[in-house]
Amino acid sequence: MNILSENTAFGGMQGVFSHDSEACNCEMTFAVFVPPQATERPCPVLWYLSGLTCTHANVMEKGEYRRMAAELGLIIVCPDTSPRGKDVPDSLTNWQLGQGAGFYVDATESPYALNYQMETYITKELPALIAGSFRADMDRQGIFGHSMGGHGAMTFALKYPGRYKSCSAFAPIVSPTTSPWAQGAFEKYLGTDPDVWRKHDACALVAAGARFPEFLIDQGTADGFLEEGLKPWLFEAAVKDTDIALTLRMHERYDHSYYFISTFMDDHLRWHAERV
Ligand SMILES: N[C@@H](CCC(=O)N[C@@H](CSC=O)C(=O)NCC(=O)O)C(=O)O
Repeated sequence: MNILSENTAFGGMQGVFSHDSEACNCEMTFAVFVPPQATERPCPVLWYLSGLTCTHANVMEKGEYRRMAAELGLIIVCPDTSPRGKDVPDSLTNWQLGQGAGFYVDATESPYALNYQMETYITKELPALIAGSFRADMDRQGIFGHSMGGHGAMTFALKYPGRYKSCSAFAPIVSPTTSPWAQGAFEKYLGTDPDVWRKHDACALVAAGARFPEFLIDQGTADGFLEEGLKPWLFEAAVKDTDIALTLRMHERYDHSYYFISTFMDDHLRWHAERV
């Protein structure tokens, strides 16, 4: 693991690191905030999965999580959203496919399968690296994310029972199989079998019996992507009549940006701290 930067913040450390990823067959970059409590004891780990077009840096620079994470003693891990590099397949015309748009799935289709193994990367390879490199309590993990990253967080919570103790999302893509935002990438990464797609769709996973105790979702009503790509009411319908608890908060005037995310970041960190 290479240290790209380390800066003291709120008594802890905000770092950016890179490593050769076996899963993604390329060098991957990620950010980690380590709170001051880690000098005394292992700390819970909160995974933040970013949205389309993001790297590790968007939330690190605009998410405003450090003050509260330091207060609550949370390690915050912010991975990249896809494999990167000149040899990694990309799309020059579609921002919802290729680099910056990994959708947190393991691609099976050529030419993407060689590098686009984001599910394995986030759920296996990177946790092992974090466990070995930081004072992390891996028995106390939570996961959250934004938009495409909200989809990643919710599907991982549902697919890996017992792994995460808490899950929340900002403006998540709750039904990628029916969202024009995700369909193009799903076809390129996963092929055309709808049964395969449904394994990466929070609504479809719940319909198939997957369970997670409770979700927090924040959504802005002025989000330009609300009707087209997000539709949180589909998840509300999916969990109705199940034992899954959903707190869905609609916020007047908020859009899809990091101004929205940073406004509610403290709430999400407290939500996780109470559950991990
Ligand atoms: N390029 C797009 C807008 C892309 C965008 O809004 N990306 C969001 C995530 S969208 C869902 O996954 C984001 O987080 N952007 C980074 C940021 O720092 O705001 C367009 O032109 O419409």
